Amino acid sequence: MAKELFILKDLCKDYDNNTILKSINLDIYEGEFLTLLGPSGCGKTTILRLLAGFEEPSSGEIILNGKNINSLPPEQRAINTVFQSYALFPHMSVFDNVAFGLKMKKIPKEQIKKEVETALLMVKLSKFMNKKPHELSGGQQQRVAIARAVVNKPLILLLDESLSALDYKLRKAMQIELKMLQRQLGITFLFVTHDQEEALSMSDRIVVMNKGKIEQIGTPKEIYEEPKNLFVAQFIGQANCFESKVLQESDNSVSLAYGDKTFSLKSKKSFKTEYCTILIRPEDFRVEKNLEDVKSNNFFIGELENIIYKGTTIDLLVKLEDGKEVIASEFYNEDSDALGYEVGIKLFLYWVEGWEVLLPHE
Ligand SMILES: Nc1ncnc2c1ncn2[C@@H]1O[C@H](COP(=O)(O)OP(=O)(O)OP(=O)(O)O)[C@@H](O)[C@H]1O
Repeated sequence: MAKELFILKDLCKDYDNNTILKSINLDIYEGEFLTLLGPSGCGKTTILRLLAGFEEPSSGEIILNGKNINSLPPEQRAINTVFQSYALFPHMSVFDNVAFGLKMKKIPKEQIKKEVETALLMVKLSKFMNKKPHELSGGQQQRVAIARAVVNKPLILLLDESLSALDYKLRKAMQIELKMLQRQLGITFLFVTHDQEEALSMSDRIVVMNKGKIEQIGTPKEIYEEPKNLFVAQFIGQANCFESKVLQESDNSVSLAYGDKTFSLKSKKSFKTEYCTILIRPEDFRVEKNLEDVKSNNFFIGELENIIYKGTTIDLLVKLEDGKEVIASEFYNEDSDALGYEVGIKLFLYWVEGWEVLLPHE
């Protein structure tokens, strides 16, 4: 069982009467890659600043290894931050950038040399130790920033949008590298991003935030496959949403009306509400041209409006009989080519029962 390193308890932060964080409750485990994900302005950076000690909470507690550290100064927290701009010293070599913190601590020269060399070896930059930051690529500069942080042996590394300045290809490569580095170092990483794909591919757990509150905490799979509410469902990936009326429910099934259609679905949720959203991811729709090929009673009929080619997949934009537009996504291969999708044709969309997510309205 993972041990908590930090516990954030009812953490609140106000700036000039504006509530920025509302009662944040979050455990951060030792050695995990945890990501704060949410739209711009939802309070992600504020959480990092509180953890690092640059700000004090308005109320609530930050507990580190069992002790309240609300007022502990930043330099006593064993927390390091890697900022988006990396904040490297431009006039110093890679070696001196990494050595800086250790020199400030007056550690003996020989030990500094050993530790910096180990850190640079880890981030595969040994060959570059005498270069200046401007002679390095964005990805290499990021690795210097990480080496500079890990050489201090922090309990946690805070990474604020640290990949967003890189181009797409380098960002993808750095995502894998950063994740591998985290595994190898065994240090807890708290990563901030508003890029859902980045969060899904890198994290052990994701904290989805909105307007200063936590909407859901879970593994990438849980967040994607079992979103707790519409905000999470729509923020992470695409989602087709059908507002339905709850007709009847029993212990393990529910019958829902969407327009003139009635869907009977298995569900262990208890519906105390009148309405419920049926959520179907684009890739969970099966698309057929003929009714006899539809393998479920739960289906929609629509007209193909647009085909968007995406390389490995194609998105089919379908207008349903009631005018609602939905997206079904299919792998692009010779078979789908052979199906001969053409704008204007009639399509049947069904889904495998159980793949839908039911979100009762609160
Ligand atoms: N020092 C401050 N004084 C007043 N308001 C602030 C201060 N710092 C942040 N805020 C406000 O707090 C809110 C949350 O900011 P924060 O930087 O934590 O968001 P974020 O989720 O990290 O956003 P982004 O993804 O854009 O960086 C914003 O509305 C911001 O304007």
